[in-house]
Amino acid sequence: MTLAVQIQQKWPSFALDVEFDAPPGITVLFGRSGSGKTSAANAVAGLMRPDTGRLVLGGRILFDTAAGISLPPHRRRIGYVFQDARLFPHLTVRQNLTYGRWFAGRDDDIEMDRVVEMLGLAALLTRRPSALSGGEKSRVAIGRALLSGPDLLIADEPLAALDEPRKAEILPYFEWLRDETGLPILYVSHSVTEVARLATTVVVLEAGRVIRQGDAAEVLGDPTVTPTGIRDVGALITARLVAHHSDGLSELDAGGIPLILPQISGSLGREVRLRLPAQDMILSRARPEGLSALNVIPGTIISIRDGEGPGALVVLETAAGRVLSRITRRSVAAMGLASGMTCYAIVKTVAIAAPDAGG
Ligand SMILES: Nc1ncnc2c1ncn2[C@@H]1O[C@H](COP(=O)(O)OP(=O)(O)OP(=O)(O)O)[C@@H](O)[C@H]1O
Repeated sequence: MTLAVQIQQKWPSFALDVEFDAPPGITVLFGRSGSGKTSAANAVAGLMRPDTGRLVLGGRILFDTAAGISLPPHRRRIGYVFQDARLFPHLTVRQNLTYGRWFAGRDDDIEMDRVVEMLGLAALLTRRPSALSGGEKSRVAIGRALLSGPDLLIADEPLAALDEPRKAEILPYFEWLRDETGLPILYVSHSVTEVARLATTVVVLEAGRVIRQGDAAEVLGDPTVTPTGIRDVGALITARLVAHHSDGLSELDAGGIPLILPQISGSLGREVRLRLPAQDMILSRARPEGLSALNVIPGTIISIRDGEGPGALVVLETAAGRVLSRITRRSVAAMGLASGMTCYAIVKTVAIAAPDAGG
């Protein structure tokens, strides 16, 4: 099932004009605050009615101004997970969960037991929302949305109200939704960590327009796309977990290149997505020796892009995938870097933070 979106909306101070597809998996609407992400998500959900446009979900027309069609929100079969969970305070967790099912008038697609088990809600069913942590509320909100038997899930900054440990607790549930449910999920975020962990597809919004859309690794590896600023630039690579070492480190294989990380969970053989922040990648023209950093990735320079300030972004093609390094223009000149040159990208083990390593 795929969602096809085409929306135009003009307000006095802002115009939204977007066109994108959200296939199964997580499509992250990514952009800085005020770029139009929530407006686009609300238009899909039917919470905002755009001036013109067309929304088609798996062949079903939800909205089409030319044809005069606009389904009300409850007939669109969309589950919505809000930033602040929005559970009913007077209902127990079980009642909150079954409400989603009851409201949609269906109890077939995904059974209660499976959702309760996958989201770890069994011990919480009799509690009211006031007795839940932020992370637990989020899990209930995800469960309620799922149990409405939706054809699409929308999650609008679902982690924004949570602290870092709670975010880390919820991220794997979205990975599960992405990998196991087959639903298209429209996920609004301005966090590059969430994009790297979760996105199958990224739709980058800037000032109400889509400036880039595509596969997550492709978009994050494009040095011309920096919607949330240069500090967030970093490539996304995929590696396989090959060993857990006794000194607290894990070893991965990225296209034949060994990478050492602080211990990550999971069984050997599993695939791990890694974000390599450009600002943490050091470059060397010769293979370094006698260095404390454990990860050395050989590659070929394919482009060097000068920034507005003193920095430059160097893009390397490597066996592990595309890698970006942000260094000074002074270093580019001093090292005589140029396209086509062989180079070694070096990253400290501890620079790859746990939230950046996902399954
Ligand atoms: N009903 C409305 N009337 C007028 N302007 C609106 C309306 N709704 C949204 N806007 C404007 O549209 C722009 C985009 O807002 P939107 O909330 O979609 O952005 P966003 O990318 O989701 O931002 P954030 O991450 O801060 O939520 C903003 O400038 C906002 O003021």
